[in-house]
Amino acid sequence: MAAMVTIDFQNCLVLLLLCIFSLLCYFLFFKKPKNSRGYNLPPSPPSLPIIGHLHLLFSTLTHKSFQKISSKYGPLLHLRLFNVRLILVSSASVADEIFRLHDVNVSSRDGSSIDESLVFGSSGFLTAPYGDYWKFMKKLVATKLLRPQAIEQSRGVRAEELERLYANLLDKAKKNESIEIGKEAMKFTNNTICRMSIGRSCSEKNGEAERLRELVFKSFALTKKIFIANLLHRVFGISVFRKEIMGVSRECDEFLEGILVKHEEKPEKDQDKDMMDLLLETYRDENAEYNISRKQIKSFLLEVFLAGTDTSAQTTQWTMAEIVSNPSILARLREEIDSVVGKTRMIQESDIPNLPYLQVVVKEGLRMHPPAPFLTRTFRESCEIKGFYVPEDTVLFVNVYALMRDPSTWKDPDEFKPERFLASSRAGEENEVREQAMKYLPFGAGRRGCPGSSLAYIFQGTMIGLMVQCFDWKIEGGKVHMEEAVAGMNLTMAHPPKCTPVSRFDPFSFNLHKS
Ligand code: HEM
Repeated sequence: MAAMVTIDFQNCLVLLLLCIFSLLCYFLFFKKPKNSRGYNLPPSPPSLPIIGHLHLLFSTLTHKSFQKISSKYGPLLHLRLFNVRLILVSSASVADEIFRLHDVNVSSRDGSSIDESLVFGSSGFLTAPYGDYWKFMKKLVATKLLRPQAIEQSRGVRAEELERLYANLLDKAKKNESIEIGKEAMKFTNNTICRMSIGRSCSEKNGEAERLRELVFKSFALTKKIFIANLLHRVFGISVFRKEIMGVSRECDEFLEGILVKHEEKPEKDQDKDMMDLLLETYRDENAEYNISRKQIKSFLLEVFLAGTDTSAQTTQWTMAEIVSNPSILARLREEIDSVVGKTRMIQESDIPNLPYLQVVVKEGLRMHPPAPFLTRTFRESCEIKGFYVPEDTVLFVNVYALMRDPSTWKDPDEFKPERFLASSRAGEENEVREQAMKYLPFGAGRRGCPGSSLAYIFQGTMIGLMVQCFDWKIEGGKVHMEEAVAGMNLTMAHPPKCTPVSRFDPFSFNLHKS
């Protein structure tokens, strides 16, 4: 009898567990959200049971696997990751409709699974939903932090850092040593943004700048894990990688708090204010429209590094790889720089407006190799796109990589042809012009588009200009391999070329002779 009772109990337990598991599966994977029943969702390619299209997301080159399914099934697709809905967009025409008619609706990004983290947590600007905090900060960025006058004021800092980059390359040239262009470019962008944002409290001498670089790398390395953590949190309500994410968050917090305290102890006068000074002014201003917190200041500064350093460095590396692989482009670029800048001084940022070919080379580099291959947003409300129903809370992925290589809008999309941007745009209908703008989105689109694009163009124009003007480049193995890889969420080179600079012209020796 006792044995029978035990067996019954075991059976009941198994049955109960099976019921719970089935219910869980039903709610997670098969139950359709109420508001999408009977509506015409965009087409969906074949998917796997339970996980849906998750396997595509975790392929090594997600932008490529998404590009492939879009070219097969269409530029507006509906995918499923467990029970999370995702809309995948790969054409200018669909992007145009979204950003023209639904920009506010898609002006939020998905929240974080670990709110308290300084790295992509809820205190961030990048991760902030479209609401009071984001609007306040956007205004501050546009009117103070990255407005043209603020960028102009820090021109001296960038000129010094450009000279430092030149001196570094010259040193390598003299020693006949090879470098990775991306790494040298990263030193330049990191030092420059460091000086522009927290300059007077972050010194190279006591290792603070190096420590900051380290923290930025650690935060970068977390981006894919944070994405997975957010997805699992959304599907199962669980938090993964918490310990690791919070560890890096605490390190960043400690470091930036130290910088913040230094700024508070010695407030700067009107001259030489950096971003931290301006943010602290807002923090202390009792009449400010929004009371930002210390944590929001620290998150914002970290995000400026995350958004602005590696992106510019990666594109510089890709574009230089294209230039050295295309001798006719290199020759034309050099000819332009030599004739406009001359042979007595180094290129500077005020030259860029007079160097149209350099500008289009930079543009073409960004078209073919956008460091951020996806724009990721969330539809806050349900809406209709191209006649299809999109339920609220759907994730939006715009595959800008695919969009900027779409053969229906770009001629020879896989070829590096800067000249394509020199051809004067065909005069056409208003709609066509607007859609044309949507076919080039390396900096995103709409309200949430990148606020650092002008600075990014300056970084790339000056770095590439300098490397072409002052050096020839010897490539290890004689050939550049253009295979792609993804680091964090950024598109990088799988085999960054090792190249040795060979001094072509030394602007400073000329100045020395003159004086
Ligand atoms: C080649 C360089 C760069 C590229 C390709 C790039 C690209 C992007 C992209 C694609 C986005 C998302 C836009 C969207 O969702 O529509 C973005 C956002 C952002 N970028 Fe950049 N960026 C670059 C450089 C910079 C620089 C230099 C800074 C600042 C110093 C910066 C600051 C930001 C910020 C703060 C955001 C978040 C905007 C928001 O959420 O409202 N970026 N960037």
